[in-house]
Parts: sequence; structure tokens; C-alpha cells
Amino acid sequence: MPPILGCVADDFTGATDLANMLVRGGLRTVQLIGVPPSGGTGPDAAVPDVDAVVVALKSRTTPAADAVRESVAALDWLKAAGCRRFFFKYCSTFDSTDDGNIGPVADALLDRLGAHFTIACPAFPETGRTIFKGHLFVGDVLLSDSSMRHHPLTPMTDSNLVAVLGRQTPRKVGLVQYRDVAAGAEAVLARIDALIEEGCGHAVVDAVSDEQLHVIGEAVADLALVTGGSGVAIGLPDAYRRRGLVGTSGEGAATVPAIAGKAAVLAGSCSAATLGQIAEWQKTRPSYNIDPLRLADGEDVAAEALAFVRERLADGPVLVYASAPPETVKAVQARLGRAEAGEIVERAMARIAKALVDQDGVRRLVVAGGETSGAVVSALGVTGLRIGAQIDPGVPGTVTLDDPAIALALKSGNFGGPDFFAKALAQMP
Ligand SMILES: Nc1ncnc2c1ncn2[C@@H]1O[C@H](COP(=O)(O)OP(=O)(O)O)[C@@H](O)[C@H]1O
Ligand SMILES: O=C(O)[C@@H](O)C(=O)COP(=O)(O)O
Repeated sequence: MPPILGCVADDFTGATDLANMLVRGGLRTVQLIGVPPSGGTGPDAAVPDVDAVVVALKSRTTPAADAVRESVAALDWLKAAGCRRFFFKYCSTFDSTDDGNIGPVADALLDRLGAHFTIACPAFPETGRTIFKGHLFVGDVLLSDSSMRHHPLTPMTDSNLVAVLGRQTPRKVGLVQYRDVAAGAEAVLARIDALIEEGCGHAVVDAVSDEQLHVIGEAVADLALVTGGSGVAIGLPDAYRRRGLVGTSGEGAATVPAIAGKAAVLAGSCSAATLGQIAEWQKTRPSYNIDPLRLADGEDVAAEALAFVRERLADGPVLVYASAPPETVKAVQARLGRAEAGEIVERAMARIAKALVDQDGVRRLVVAGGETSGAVVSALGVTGLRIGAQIDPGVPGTVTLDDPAIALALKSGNFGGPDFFAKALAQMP
């Protein structure tokens, strides 16, 4: 049976987060890095024997037109691979700007599928993301009061998702309220029908618990396209099973080979969680700080970082980080520009990762940050990932499909406990 679910994820850590959720639900899942090249990848050729495929793009912060083009190409490939349901994964903190890319990509996918309605549900209660009356909370505070208001690339200053999405799409955006979700799948479906009647093309859906996400999963399992964070995927595997759409039992879905080799940690995320994890690591282990301003001045900071790591690698893993608190990031961006600051750091991280793998026998890497992971994984030429057991909510251990196989833990900026780096290195395959 071809895969039931084809997913397009707007960044690489988000993709592993979704893949982790699907594997937890017993769907055998692979993550592909980018759209596989056309030719030789038709349904009979290179489509992996799995229940779900997640195509990871780096399209969260690219110009909307580029994000749309790549996402539609991914959808076309997934359709050709035989998928019959589709999922657009974005961040549980709805990372986007008024230009996109969530609205434009969701609209383009709907159009391509000939569908007219989808839901938007970034809720992920296990990591503190809940939605009530269309407002997104991060932990105990509104999104706009959380550290996401300082995000280097997509600062989130409005918690009202109906309004945020409304600025990104010409389609009407409605709301499936908490009371409907609490009343069960039938009530959600009735509300969706009413919203479609009213001319809505999207509906934000309230959810504050996994139980409610299971209800939503049942209610939306017949939609061609679901959009959201990984949380709303929690109910889909069972809902598809109930419809006879998945042929496998789900046993062994998280099986990956063990990988031996040296280890390193790279962090480009400036999130509060990552800053805490760096501080925890620095209590006992070595780290090297990348200064974006020195990079911009043309200094060979990557070479310095590599020399620092190489001196210590035999004794254990070293952390290389560019991460900095909001005031520092602001000052860097004021000088270099937001995008240029991000790119210059990402290029350095990518170069360091590639050198460590090619020249130093590093085969186990923890990477913190979605964009950072995208840059690193692209530089390593990774084509795909097998998904292993969960390390912390939203972050599985993974092993690349390529030769040499590399164990990777790609951590979304905001995820993971304070000891995540050491924990990941201990638990990765
Ligand atoms: N000191 C810094 N100053 C400015 N930008 C930085 C700095 N350190 C990292 N960055 C950039 O910030 C962005 C962080 O995004 P990302 O890696 O997706 O992390 P997160 O997962 O927390 O969103 C990247 O583009 C990274 O290159
Ligand atoms: O949904 C989430 O929160 C994550 O899967 C995710 O996409 C986070 O993105 P980054 O913080 O940019 O890694």
C-alpha cells in the first residue's frame, strides 16, 4: 500500500517533530530533505515503503513565492507517490509574517488539491502550546507575551491567530471554538460545515489537550489537507486506521540503526530554551562562541571554531554556538540586517558541520534551531532521515539514509529540557 499521508514541512526541525508524532502513532515514517529530484522517483521507483512521508523544506522565512513553488512541488511529488491525505506542518508558535508564508502556502496547496477548506491548528499541549478562542498561548502566557516576540526572523506580536492568518490570505478565516471541540468530533464537523457555508476557506481550531486533538483528528481525517503543528497529527494515525487507510500494525515504527563516532553540538537558535541549554552545558563542558560581527568583518571564525573543537574532540563533544540574548541579536541585526545576520551565522555553522563530518569522523550531531538545522543538513547533503525514539517532546533521534549514516538530533529552538544536549547525546541511536 502506498503511504497514506504526505506532509510538507516548512523547516527541518519542524519536519522531525511531525515525523516523531506520526511514528509515536505507529505510522512508519521517513523524512525526505527537500523534494526528491524528478525522474526515477515515480510511485514505482524511489517511494519508500512507509505509511507517511514528510518532505522537509526550508521555506518558513523565504519569499512567499519561493515557499509556494517549493511546497507545491513537494505536494506534486507526494501525490505521485500515492499519498491520499496531506499535511502542511508549520511551527507550533505560528512563526510567520504578514507576507506569509503560512497563508500563501496553505492556499496554494488547497488550490492544487482542488480543495476549498482546511484547518489551522498549531496547538501542541505537551510543549505548552494551546489555543483558546483563537488565541495561541505558550505556556502560561499569550504568544505575544512569550519570548517569541523577540524571534530573530519571525517575531510574533499578535496572539489572535484568526487575525494573523487573516492578514496572510484572501480567503475568509473562521474559528472552531473550544465548546465545539469539547462536544466531540460530530460537533466539530457541524461547525466546519457551517463555516464552509459562511464562505470560510480556513478555520483556526481551539485545543488545549491531547484528548481534544484526538477529537479534531477524527473530525478532519477526511479533509484532503490539514495544516498545523505536530500536535494535531496525534489523532490522525488512529483516525486513518479506523478508515482502513493504514495497512500496518505500527509495531517497530521507530526502529533505527545504532551509529558510532565522535559527537558535537551546534546551536544557532536564540530561543530562551536554547539559551538555557547552552548555559547548562557550559557548567561542565567546553563551548565556542561564534560572533556574527566578526564573521561580517571577514574574520575566519569558522576556522577558529574548528581548531577549538579539534583540540578537544578526543575528550568528548564540544558545543559551537552563535546563540545570543535578544539585546545582542538586536544589535547584530541593526548592523547587518536581519536576514544577512541569520545567513552569515548559518553559513558558518554549515561549514563547521561539514568539516567535522568530512575530516574529523564526527557521526553524531545535535543541532539546535530550525533554520540552523536546515543549513547544516543541507551542507551535509543529507537526502533523508529515519526516525527513532523520542528524546524530548517534539525531538526524536534520527539517522540519515545516506552513506556514511549520521545520527542527528534536530532540535526546534523552543523544545527540550535544560539538559537536552547531554540527554540527546546519551539517547541518540
Ligand atoms: N548572535 C546572533 N545574532 C543574529 N542572528 C543570529 C545569532 N545567532 C543565530 N542567529 C540566527 O538566528 C536564526 C535562528 O533561527 P533558528 O535556527 O530557526 O532557531 P529557532 O529554532 O530558535 O527559531 C538563524 O538564522 C541564526 O543564524
Ligand atoms: O512546531 C514546532 O514548534 C516545531 O516543530 C517547530 O517548527 C519549531 O521551529 P524552530 O523553533 O524554528 O526550530
